[in-house]
Amino acid sequence: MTLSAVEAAPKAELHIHLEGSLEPDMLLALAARNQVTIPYANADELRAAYDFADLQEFLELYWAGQSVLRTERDFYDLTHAYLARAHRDNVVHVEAHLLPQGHTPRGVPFGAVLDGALAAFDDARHAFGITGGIILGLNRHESQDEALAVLRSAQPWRDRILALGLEGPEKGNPPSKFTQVYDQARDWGWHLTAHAGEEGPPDYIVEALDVLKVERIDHGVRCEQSPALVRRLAEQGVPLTVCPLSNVMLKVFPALAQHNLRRLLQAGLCVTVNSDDPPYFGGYVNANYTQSAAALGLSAAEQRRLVRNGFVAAFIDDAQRRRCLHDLDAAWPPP
Ligand code: HPA
Ligand SMILES: [Zn+2]
Repeated sequence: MTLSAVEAAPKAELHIHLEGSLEPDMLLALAARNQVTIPYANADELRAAYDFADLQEFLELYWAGQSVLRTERDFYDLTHAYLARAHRDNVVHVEAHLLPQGHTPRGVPFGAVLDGALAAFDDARHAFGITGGIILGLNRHESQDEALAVLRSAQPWRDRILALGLEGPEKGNPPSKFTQVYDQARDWGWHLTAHAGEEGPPDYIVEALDVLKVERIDHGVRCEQSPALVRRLAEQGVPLTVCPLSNVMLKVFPALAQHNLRRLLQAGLCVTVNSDDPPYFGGYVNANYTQSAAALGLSAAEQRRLVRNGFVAAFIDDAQRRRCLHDLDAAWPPP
């Protein structure tokens, strides 16, 4: 099968939750390996449950699924499987969310989560040439004190973590709840991002920018409810890590054909395309590109712009950005 230009192009993935890359087959295998009981007999039963009314319904199933992850080896295997799969989509740079608060309350050591994932990143760099790292995620429905405790636990890995992120149920949990945590991470030299404007209002995007001082916004699609905010995001070049298939599965948009990806791109925003939680939402990064392109009638130039934006938005230094953009030019020359 010949690949389309967008499928063949080198790409960055900036919004993927490692726990959300857990495929049904691996979930069942880990349940057996760790003797964790789950209420599904086989992968088909699990897949049949992937039908969500909203973010909250998804999160409940997603959190239940994570209960099979227990050991450093599990986190290695999970991360390795995702990176190998991303490599098949010609992803060359990955910035992946990882959520210790999803695991440490079950007695999983903080180090097992981090060391397992980091070792898989080290191996993927050698095996596939994939660069990137970990975005330490925080659960936004938990308290700032709990988030500060996560940061204290992360101190020994401080130099190996790329960025701080914020995820979980958005409504009622505004970014400003985490001001101190973000101040601390900024002092450590971490990059900063936060989920905002997925289900929550445009004000949450403004807070993430003005109070947490994030460099980019995860999702952010609800910015469209505020024309002033759309203009600001365009003028300031704030990237959005958009996840089209996720947005349809979680009913942020009724269908891909109604997604605002193309309008935001035409408004001059630095929109990027990502997969969020691929087995739950029905596709890895290439599927997000090709299905969006088909549903929205994206031109080749628009698709290329989205790919290019991934490298513009990545938390990489200027030399690496130049190399990535050069490699993209070579693989897919500008029109
Ligand atoms: O799309 C999401 N939103 C919030 N939290 C999440 N955790 C995994 N995916 C998501
Ligand atoms: Zn997400």
